[in-house]
Amino acid sequence: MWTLPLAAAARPRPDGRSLRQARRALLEAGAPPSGLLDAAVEASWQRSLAHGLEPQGRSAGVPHASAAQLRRAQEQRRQLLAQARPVMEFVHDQIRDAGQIVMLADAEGMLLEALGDTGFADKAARVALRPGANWLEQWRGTNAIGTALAEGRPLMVHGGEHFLERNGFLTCAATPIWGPDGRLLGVLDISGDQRGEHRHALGLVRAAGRMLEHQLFEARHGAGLRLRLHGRPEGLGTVVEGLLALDEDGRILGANRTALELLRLPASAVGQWQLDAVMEQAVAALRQRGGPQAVEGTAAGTLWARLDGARRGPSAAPVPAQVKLPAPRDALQQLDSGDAALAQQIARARRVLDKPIPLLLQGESGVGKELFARACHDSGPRAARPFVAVNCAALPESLIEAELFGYRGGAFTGARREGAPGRLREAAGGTLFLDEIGDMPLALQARLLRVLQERQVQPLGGGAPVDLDFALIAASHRPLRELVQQGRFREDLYYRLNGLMLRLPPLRERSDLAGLIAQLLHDLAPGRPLTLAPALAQAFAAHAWPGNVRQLAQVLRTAVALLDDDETQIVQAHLPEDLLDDLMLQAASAPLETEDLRTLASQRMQQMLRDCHGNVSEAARRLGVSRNTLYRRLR
Ligand SMILES: Nc1ncnc2c1ncn2[C@@H]1O[C@H](COP(=O)(O)OP(=O)(O)OP(=O)(O)O)[C@@H](O)[C@H]1O
Repeated sequence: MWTLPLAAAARPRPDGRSLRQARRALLEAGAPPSGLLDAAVEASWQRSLAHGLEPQGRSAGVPHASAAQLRRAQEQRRQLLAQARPVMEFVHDQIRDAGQIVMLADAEGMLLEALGDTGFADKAARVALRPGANWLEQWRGTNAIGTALAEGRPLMVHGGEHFLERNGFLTCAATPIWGPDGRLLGVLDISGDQRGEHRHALGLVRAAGRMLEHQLFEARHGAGLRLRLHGRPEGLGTVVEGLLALDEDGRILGANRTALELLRLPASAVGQWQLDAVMEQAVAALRQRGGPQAVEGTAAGTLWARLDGARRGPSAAPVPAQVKLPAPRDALQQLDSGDAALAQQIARARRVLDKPIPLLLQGESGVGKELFARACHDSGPRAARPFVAVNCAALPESLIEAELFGYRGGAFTGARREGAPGRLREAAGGTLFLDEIGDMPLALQARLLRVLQERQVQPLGGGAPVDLDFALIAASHRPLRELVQQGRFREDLYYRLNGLMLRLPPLRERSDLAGLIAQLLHDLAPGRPLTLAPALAQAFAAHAWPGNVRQLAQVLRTAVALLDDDETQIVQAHLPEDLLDDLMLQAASAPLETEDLRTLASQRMQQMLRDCHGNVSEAARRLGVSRNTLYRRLR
């Protein structure tokens, strides 16, 4: 029978002298004496060395997010942060007296949030243990956050086990956090002064990690069918249970880490496999028997299981226009809400994800090019490595070169003393996303082309060339071919970037508006069955959406924020004035075929007339329609 794997037994820690000896042996003979170090620490020391780090060196050129970049990263991971905060507060309560801090980093090693003892936090900040800093091993050597990411398991790094000596005052325990789709989302960490008493930090962080994974799973799949699994019936319903989200046909829509381990499932099984591939019982049989029951034939032998969640009736989850949400699969699949053109582009992208073929994304502003690029990364073989986005239009021309290619300390006035590695190197092993590539100055295009062809970069100010390894995705809302014809974009670079061109359709051409709205509302308020009033759904469908999905998402975000807790329908009062005016104009000029649109337009006109104290000319002017139209509609 399966039992919960226990935390690794506390191993005796090597004392300072043995660690110094081990370090010397590593530097001189290439390996520390065997058996002295924990295997994970030893492997990490080797990696740190391979990254070119020196134990006494400083962590030079480490990326540190600006306040704006940090805000953006936090915004992109707001679901994770929202679920993580209560868990971090809980952990903080346990460690409050021990002078430690609890932190959350993303899967790319960037610290997103920290809570804890201000005395220690100040000290930690001196080694950049604070939000915005990056703690991947390649920059900081062996450390709990970077090493837990590299090893994919919970671990502790104590004092002199840190590869960089300057971090030797720390003791840190960290655990990776896995999402409901089996994807690595980040790391939870407890750090403190190594002289303190932290015997339980590893156990605490592991338990907190499970709690967080459990909450993320419930937030994503709480409204659907869930199969709970454990080796003992009493384990069902606790944070240590395995969880599978299923559809009525038994397809596995989600799985927490415990379930993946228990059933020996690869993360790629999520969204693809059927339940009968991992156990003998089918959904119908589990439902029929109800309650906790023994299930046979799993990789862990006999397990206890309980099926929760009602069969979905037609009224269980009202979504606009009664659209059925697509079953969540991987990130690319989640972008498919039913439009045939978009689905085709997703299918084409998927074919080249594991090949060295650069993608070029074209499409109007706000259609979701960056989101698409990120989904390609998340659904591809480089998902666990960094996704580095560079907006070529947002960087001042004088800085793009340094930002992309990096520089040595003192390479130019205003350069950081320790230099910077450059965004291309930060993308090592992952994906480089060059947004608004059409706005890149011509001179720089030549340099970029050379770098892409040689797969090597030489930082500004000299230094040895560094090999590059990343998947490349570029995007622009400008038609690059036309720019080439106009001589504003290099033809050779165009062909270098254009391994496969994908055009993402503007919202007005998409046939899946209702599905997309359902998806957005679901993401904004998981588990809350929100709908659009029918008149609005119709007006939205007729609208041109100049700002594309960005505009639609923003409108819905504001509307959801304005809803009272007991409201589930978005109505006019939740929409911004300027959008209402646009919808009204469109309704006024369209042949009013339906009652709903007519009602919407007349309500808006009457409101404006009241705002203008009955002055028809003023109301017509502000609405942008003629007096005659206004009179006619009001009649
Ligand atoms: N399918 C989608 N589901 C949820 N949100 C989406 C979707 N597509 C786009 N968005 C949202 O719309 C906004 C714009 O997306 P994104 O930045 O990817 O567009 P873009 O085409 O790269 O825009 P630009 O050309 O201006 O850089 C983002 O806030 C994104 O989260």
